[in-house]
Amino acid sequence: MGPVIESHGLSHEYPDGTTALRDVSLTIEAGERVAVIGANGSGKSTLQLALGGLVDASAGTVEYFGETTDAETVRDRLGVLLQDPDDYLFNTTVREDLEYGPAQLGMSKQAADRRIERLSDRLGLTGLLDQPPFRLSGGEKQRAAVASVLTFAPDVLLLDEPFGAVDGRYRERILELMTAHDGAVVSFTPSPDLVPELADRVILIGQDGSVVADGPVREILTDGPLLREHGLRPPATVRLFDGIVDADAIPLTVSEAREFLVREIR
Ligand SMILES: Nc1ncnc2c1ncn2[C@@H]1O[C@H](COP(=O)(O)OP(=O)(O)OP(=O)(O)O)[C@@H](O)[C@H]1O
Repeated sequence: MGPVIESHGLSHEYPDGTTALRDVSLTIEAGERVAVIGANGSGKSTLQLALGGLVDASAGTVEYFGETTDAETVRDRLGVLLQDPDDYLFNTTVREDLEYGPAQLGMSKQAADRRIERLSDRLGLTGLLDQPPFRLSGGEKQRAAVASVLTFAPDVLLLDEPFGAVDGRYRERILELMTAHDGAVVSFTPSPDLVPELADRVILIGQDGSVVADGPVREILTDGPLLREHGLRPPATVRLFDGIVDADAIPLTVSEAREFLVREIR
């Protein structure tokens, strides 16, 4: 299938002189699940915008599907969820916001309605579809924004902090939707705790905006000194088991930790 996104030497400086990205070269393969982690201000959102073709990086290139460097020509294949859900929700009702993507793609009304109904059901939006988006709570807005990027089944999802304001039940629903998604899923987050559930590979961005590590989830998330050096805290289970069991046996999720304890105690 080949890469869906490939960046070469991506650097970005904002007009006020702030350097947000430094020489970022990375490849995202079709269907891959990747988490981009880094401290506040490390450049994750800037990288997301540059990969999504919404910011023109000062230097470097981004190639899509091995075909083009023009994001606009593949816009219907990229699902870009920005950090602020208000950026999506601009129509009179939530339903109209969810209809927008499929309509842009020329999807039939019937197919769009089916997708919207299913996503609304999963994300608890059914009773909110006729509400004006500005009336929704923070978590409801975020769930509506997640639904809006999933309505058109993009080949690549670029999700900036998709869980921020969302409660536990809907975090699980969003994780399920992301797991079931056929295309590549790239999540950008400053908190490693959910990463083992949403990715197989981690790209760590340092505070200077460069890639400092790129590898399997276990290798990077069990490296406490590396994470701390770059302003992050290891996941709770890693903090709990670190130094007690070998690095390659440390549970990365609560369910893995539970299985481990049940095994050891019985
Ligand atoms: N429009 C802008 N103009 C100037 N500097 C900016 C702008 N947007 C972001 N920055 C700066 O660029 C750097 C990277 O910001 P960015 O938002 O990409 O970081 P981030 O890793 O997403 O942070 P967070 O985890 O807090 O969301 C920061 O130093 C930030 O202050």
